[in-house]
Amino acid sequence: MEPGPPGSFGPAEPGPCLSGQRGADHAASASLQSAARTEPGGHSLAVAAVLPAGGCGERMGVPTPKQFCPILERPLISYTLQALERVYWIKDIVVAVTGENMEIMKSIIQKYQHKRISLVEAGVTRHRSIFSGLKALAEDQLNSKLSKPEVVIIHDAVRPFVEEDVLLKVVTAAKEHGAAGAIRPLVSTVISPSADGCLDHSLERARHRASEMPQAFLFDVIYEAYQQCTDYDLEFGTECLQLALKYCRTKAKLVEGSPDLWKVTYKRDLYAAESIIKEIISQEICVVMDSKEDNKHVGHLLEEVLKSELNVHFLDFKLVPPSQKMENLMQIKEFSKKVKERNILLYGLLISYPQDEQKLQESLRQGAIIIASLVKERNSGLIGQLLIA
Ligand SMILES: Nc1ccn([C@@H]2O[C@H](COP(=O)(O)OP(=O)(O)OP(=O)(O)O)[C@@H](O)[C@H]2O)c(=O)n1
Ligand SMILES: O=P(O)(O)OC[C@@H](O)[C@@H](O)[C@@H](O)CO
Repeated sequence: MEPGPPGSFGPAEPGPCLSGQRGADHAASASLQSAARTEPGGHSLAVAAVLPAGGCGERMGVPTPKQFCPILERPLISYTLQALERVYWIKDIVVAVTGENMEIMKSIIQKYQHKRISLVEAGVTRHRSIFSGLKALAEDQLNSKLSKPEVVIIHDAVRPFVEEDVLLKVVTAAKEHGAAGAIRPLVSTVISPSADGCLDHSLERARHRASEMPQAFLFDVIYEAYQQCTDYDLEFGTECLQLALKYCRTKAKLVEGSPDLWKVTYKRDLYAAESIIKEIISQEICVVMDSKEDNKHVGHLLEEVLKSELNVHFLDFKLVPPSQKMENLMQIKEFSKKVKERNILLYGLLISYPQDEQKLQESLRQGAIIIASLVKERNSGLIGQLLIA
């Protein structure tokens, strides 16, 4: 079984490939795209993205900075890059990483064939890392190889579940208002403590929102704001929208974001991200059946039973000529080691299909249960093994 058969989205890169736009209406997206990117006179809007990825992930509580922590054996940041690369109208993606992680980042770009990526040195705070990314895009910098965009997206590298529709909304809004940011309803009430550690007052939750990412700005607005802001802002600030307001009197347009925009901060977030990614990739599987041509209906019966197990959006059957000898099956073992390098997990499954219809249904149901658990768990310990339903 292979994740990501035809129908997945984005460049053919190794490893779990998250399918394309989830939930966004393609027609709406197309009309948004044309509105967001064409100007009077028809030239398209130049859009770039800055991804701060220079943190150490202290709250994650592991030695590896969280942006490089593996999810299904693929670094978290690679999923975020994949999500942004899927958006063809973002022409440059500038990633800010620390000098010590530069080589790791380059190897990730190479292994997962990421495109349109430029790397800059991160700063000691998130704002300084973002500023470093903006400088790389500003044309007033000596070593700038990138052209200045009209609109720049700022998005945390540890927010992998970002879809084109919200990117389009913040870019469209930033074009009109100068700045825009995704927001979400508060889950907990915000309170203000007094100096003696007691409650001073609480904010009315319904009237407040959590500021999330992505955010977008007219490049000149946010670049000017960063150039003017104080060291205190750069050291302790956490909100880019506030910089645009404070230094450029630009009131950001707030855009309701989807629940998936959350930031991976604590270890629990990594487990949650892994479950979401497993759910995404388990909606698209490919079953290669070693079945004689005249037993095609067995494949369709298995497809029906599988759909009840996996809530499958897409199922692609490959019927291959029957394998002659047991050693052909042994080839699965060798082949599975090869494809594992591309983070594709291959398992063998023998399903007997007796003439008796009831027994046939039973073995197909057993087969579907095994396939469903292999896809959901992606247990790499079973690759190349032959399971029997
Ligand atoms: N000096 C820094 C600090 C943070 N970030 C980035 O800003 C994003 C959001 O910041 P946060 O979640 O706070 O990341 P960390 O600072 O790594 O986390 P922690 O505060 O737990 O150390 C992350 O992609 C992080 O890599 C950055 O580019 N440069
Ligand atoms: O403060 P942290 O570095 O954990 O994360 C940054 C977040 O504050 C930021 O991404 C959003 O709140 C939007 O500004």
